[in-house]
Amino acid sequence: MSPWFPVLYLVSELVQRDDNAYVDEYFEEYEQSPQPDAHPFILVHKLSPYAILPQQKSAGAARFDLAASQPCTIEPKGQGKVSTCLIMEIPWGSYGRIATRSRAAWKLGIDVGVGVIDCDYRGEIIILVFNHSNTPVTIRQGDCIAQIIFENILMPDIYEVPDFTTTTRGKGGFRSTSQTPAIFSKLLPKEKHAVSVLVEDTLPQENLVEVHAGTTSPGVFVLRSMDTSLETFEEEDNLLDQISYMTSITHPMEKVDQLIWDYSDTESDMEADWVNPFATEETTQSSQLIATGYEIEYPNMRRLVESQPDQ
Ligand SMILES: O=c1ccn([C@H]2C[C@H](O)[C@@H](COP(=O)(O)OP(=O)(O)OP(=O)(O)O)O2)c(=O)[nH]1
Repeated sequence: MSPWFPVLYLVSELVQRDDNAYVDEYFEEYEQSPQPDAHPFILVHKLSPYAILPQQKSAGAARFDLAASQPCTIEPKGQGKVSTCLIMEIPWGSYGRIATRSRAAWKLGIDVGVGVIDCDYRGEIIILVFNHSNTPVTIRQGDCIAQIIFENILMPDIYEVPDFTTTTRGKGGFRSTSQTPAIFSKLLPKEKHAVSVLVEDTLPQENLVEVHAGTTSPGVFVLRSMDTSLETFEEEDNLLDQISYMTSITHPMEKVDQLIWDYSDTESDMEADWVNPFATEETTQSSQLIATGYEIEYPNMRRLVESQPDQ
């Protein structure tokens, strides 16, 4: 046997134990339940013996019938909440949509409203019923007055964008040419951008920023200075801290000898918090562009850039 065998075995054990440490309660429960990859399932809990499990009346039916667990009457042109006494645990990434049954709509003149059952909802499922007829509608216990359809959904990240990609169908009627920098119209929502920070002790010359931007790789933004954004991004403090940190590790202090961050004439505590790791009091250089090695997703980048004056 190889003399390394016991060592390898030990490492393997440690990794395994480490993995287990990260399994939280939810996943333990999840793994104990029926196979997640197998046929989908809905866990249903009855709050009353009068509750009736959702029933699929034929193998190909999209719907499962939902029954009232208690009798009730809906007044003409009125609305009512019909109790099902059911709680459902719907799989993550899907939801239940309660819909009207055509028979109930046609025969009784009732309609079901709202009907979105979230997968994280653990309350009783209620059927909101509207009576469009001119006579009272009596619902008996056990009447299947609605249906529920389980549907997969997207759970996307939402990004606000100033413009969209063009399509053959679209007419471009929603394009905005407001003060938005032209670069934004070319960005994809998830695109990330390298950040360069222009550190300076005075306001830059108008063309200085453009010159610097032009010499950096495409997509690199130049923040005119960090101090202006600090005022408007209170909630983004940690983002700016991260940029500051990334700047410090991208450019160790000894390699940069001519740089100033002069916040001596400002009153803001927040600005004073931002410590430029390269500042030297002896130097007379007024500004320097630093590639931070930090990437920002489009929405944050947009907000940061738009917070700069004279963009
Ligand atoms: O016809 C319905 C509609 C909703 N619900 C339950 C399930 C759903 O997950 C929850 C919340 O519904 P919704 O999001 O439509 O209500 P809301 O008024 O937006 O309240 P909330 O802020 O709690 O989401 O209420 C029903 O039982 N029946």
